[in-house]
Amino acid sequence: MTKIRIGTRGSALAMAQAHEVRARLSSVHGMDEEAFEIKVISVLGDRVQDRPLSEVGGKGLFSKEIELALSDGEIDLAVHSTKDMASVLPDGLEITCYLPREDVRDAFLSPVAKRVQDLPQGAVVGSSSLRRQALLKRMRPDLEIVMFRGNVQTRMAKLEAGDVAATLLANAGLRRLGMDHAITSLMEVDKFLPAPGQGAICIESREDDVATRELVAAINDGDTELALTAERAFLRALDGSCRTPIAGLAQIGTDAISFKGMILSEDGQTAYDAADTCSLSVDAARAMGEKAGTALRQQAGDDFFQHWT
Ligand SMILES: NCc1[nH]cc(CCC(=O)O)c1CC(=O)O
Repeated sequence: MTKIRIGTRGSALAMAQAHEVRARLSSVHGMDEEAFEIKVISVLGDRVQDRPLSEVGGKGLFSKEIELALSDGEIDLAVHSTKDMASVLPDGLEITCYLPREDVRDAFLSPVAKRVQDLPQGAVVGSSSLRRQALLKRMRPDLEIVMFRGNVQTRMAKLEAGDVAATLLANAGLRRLGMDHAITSLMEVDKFLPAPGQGAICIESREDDVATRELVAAINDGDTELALTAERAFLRALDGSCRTPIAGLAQIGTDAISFKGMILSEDGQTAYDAADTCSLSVDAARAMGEKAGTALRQQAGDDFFQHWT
């Protein structure tokens, strides 16, 4: 029997995510895990370690090579952190499944302070995320932010060596790696809005591959799909500005989706935000996200975006 080929990056987090997808698929369909083959694909975002990704530029630094393999039929499905995906997918590919979302919050890790507020004046914080950098500066303009890349293990070693006083990482990734014991505290979303897509694993497949679409639809989580539809529509409406810090989160209630989106200047001193609610439908979620993104684009004006490119 030919195996179903799952494409993924080779990082520890990506591998954990691919294994989770395989476990869920084999369990829901009563298939042997042997029916799936996990293929590791090298991506540019993993090869470049010495620069912030916003400087490497381009879209899909963590997904391009995987998407090429998918389009070429070398793999049948791709597993991604939705946060790392471009807002517009290559022709012929689509997100066909979202796994139930993990916790969306950012985690604060520091050997010297319990929370961001408790860091000493002028403390050095490591982060290469424009969003985290801007939100930190907004809370604490005195902090010095330095570039901080590499896998979670490398970052923890730098933290222990005292290179920086603190760093921030997605709680979801740390939990998936079984490293949440290293977390000092969690950043509440009202003060520190997560990145669109944070905490959600998705599966991408070919539009015309009906068999794979049906296979993965069985493990789709409807609430995560609603939230991510809103967040990705928001991102798409703001597109063309990968050097603008963007945050956005949709939350599913009993009879409505609530959304909050934000764009910031790199120093965090200027920010525009939008909030809205809509009914529990994919179309309403998409329309709401798009409207919020367009509104922020108008509020901020073109100069705000051009300034950073
Ligand atoms: N850009 C790296 C990346 N992409 C997804 C996650 C975490 C897992 C997730 O959000 O699903 C991370 C690491 C981090 O931000 O700490």
